[in-house]
Amino acid sequence: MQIVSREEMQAIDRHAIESIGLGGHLLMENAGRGIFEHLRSILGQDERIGVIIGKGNNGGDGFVIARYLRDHGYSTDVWVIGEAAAIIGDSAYHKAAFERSGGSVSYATEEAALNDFEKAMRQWDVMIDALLGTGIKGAPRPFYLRIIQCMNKSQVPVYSVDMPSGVPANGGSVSHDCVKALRTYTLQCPKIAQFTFPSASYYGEVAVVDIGLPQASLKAHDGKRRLWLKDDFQKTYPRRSVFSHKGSHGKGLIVAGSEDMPGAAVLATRAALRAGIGLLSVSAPNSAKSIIAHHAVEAMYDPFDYRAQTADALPKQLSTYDGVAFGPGIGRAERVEDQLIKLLNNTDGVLVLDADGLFYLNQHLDKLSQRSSPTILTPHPGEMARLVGATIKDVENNRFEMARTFSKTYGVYLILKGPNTLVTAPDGQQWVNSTGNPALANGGTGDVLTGIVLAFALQHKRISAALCNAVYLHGFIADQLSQELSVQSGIVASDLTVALPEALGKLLSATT
Ligand SMILES: NC(=O)C1=CN([C@@H]2O[C@H](COP(=O)(O)OP(=O)(O)OC[C@H]3O[C@@H](n4cnc5c(N)ncnc54)[C@H](O)[C@@H]3O)[C@@H](O)[C@H]2O)[C@@H](O)CC1
Ligand SMILES: Nc1ncnc2c1ncn2[C@@H]1O[C@H](COP(=O)(O)OP(=O)(O)O)[C@@H](O)[C@H]1O
Ligand SMILES: [K+]
Repeated sequence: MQIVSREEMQAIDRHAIESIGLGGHLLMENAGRGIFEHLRSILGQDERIGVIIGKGNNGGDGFVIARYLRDHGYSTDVWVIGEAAAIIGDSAYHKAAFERSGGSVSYATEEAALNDFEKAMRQWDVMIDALLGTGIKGAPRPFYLRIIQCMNKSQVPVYSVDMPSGVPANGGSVSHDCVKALRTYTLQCPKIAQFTFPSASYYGEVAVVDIGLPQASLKAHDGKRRLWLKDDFQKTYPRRSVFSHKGSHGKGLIVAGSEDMPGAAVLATRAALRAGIGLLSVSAPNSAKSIIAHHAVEAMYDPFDYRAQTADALPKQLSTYDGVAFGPGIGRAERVEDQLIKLLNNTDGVLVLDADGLFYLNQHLDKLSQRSSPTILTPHPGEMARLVGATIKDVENNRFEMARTFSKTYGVYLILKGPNTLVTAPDGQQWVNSTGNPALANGGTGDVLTGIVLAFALQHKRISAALCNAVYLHGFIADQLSQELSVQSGIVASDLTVALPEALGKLLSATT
């Protein structure tokens, strides 16, 4: 499913209208009708519904919804925020249809009308927010802002049309009030704002409503961002041949753990094994080795002298591995920088850099572009901020652009973690993950992801599919566990490794 910017959405609409020849009012009818079909399955017949309409096309969708609600016997109270004369074009077409069907409209044009508006609001059980959609420019104007504040204060559940009003479609920083929706009905394509912070926090639950925009229009303005879904996982997850052997599923090395953090190595190791890697070796200091060996008896050990202060502190035969993951729990001793340089210069296979393995990377970014085999970075927003010399807030506000620029500049695969983890390929193509929940917000879950990433990268045909599937499965395990246990806390990273095979089985057998 395509994720769009404001400009792309507008261009897609224009293409459908001008190049394909679909009327704008037809698309508006589809939008309103589609949202009504969702609403009728959740609204009680005795509920009083307020429909708040702005002067653009988002408001036009509101008129269509109001017409269907009235026709189906719902008590509906329609308020336009602005003058009647401001309703033009397709919206005026549907306003007329609503009125000719027997509906009536109230107008709130200025501060003086606020009292009447608020009085009306007190009668409502539910609100439909059709005030502003993708067309918003800057912060809502003062009177719209007052309306938004009234809506939020009222505590009445709000269902937003396309976007919670006030939220800019491209996300970014939001310093004004926006409608806090209980649910948002996104029209056809999710907008970037649904996946950046703080804009995402206004959406509530999200349902996507198909309004019949043609594939040709969507393709003509493809920003190369997609939501990765269960169906994508099922289509791309590699099935094993009956003739396969351990050598067919990748030979990997995990360089992880330290005296103080042996657990990180255990988690990454167990995750890689559970994620199906064919052969796995671990390099860790002797002090951590016995702990790792105790928890992951299947792994082998590739020893090296961890006390060495130079790049020699790595196994000699790096080229014998198809892939190396470097970083979980290794600490930040000077030696780690030497190891990083050696890995960047000398590994021929896949290289996964995570956690402390990313710490010195901002000094060696030039070496990334020189690598001929895939490099995969898995930063959380704090690590990303360090890599690009920005603040965490900048990263949160601008995830898509920042990740794309970085991946293209340095030729790397980037997994920018967090809710809705974002995977970016070196050509700039992006995928947003659709699984996971705050049960993952504990130390160690990132180490598990690193293990899965390494294992999947060595087993999938395409690296991008491997990474999307790794983050999808990682989030899916957490979703399964929190559903089974009805909690989002107390699930720890090692639980994920135990639950991995069952979750994978469910994922592959479930119909989409
Ligand atoms: N053909 C189309 O373009 C379709 C558009 N649709 C709907 O139309 C929406 C986009 O419509 P529009 O482009 O008309 O935009 P909106 O309806 O989102 O808002 C634009 C209107 O709000 C005003 N406005 C802009 N910034 C403002 C601000 N900061 N404060 C107060 N008012 C402001 C503008 O003057 C304009 O009148 C979508 O979100 C979707 O709901 C759907 O009906 C499907 C078809
Ligand atoms: N609120 C959340 N919702 C969904 N996933 C989350 C959330 N918080 C964290 N995660 C996921 O949990 C993992 C945490 O990784 P990381 O921050 O590297 O932790 P650690 O280094 O302690 O293992 C990432 O995969 C991230 O996407
Ligand atoms: K809206």
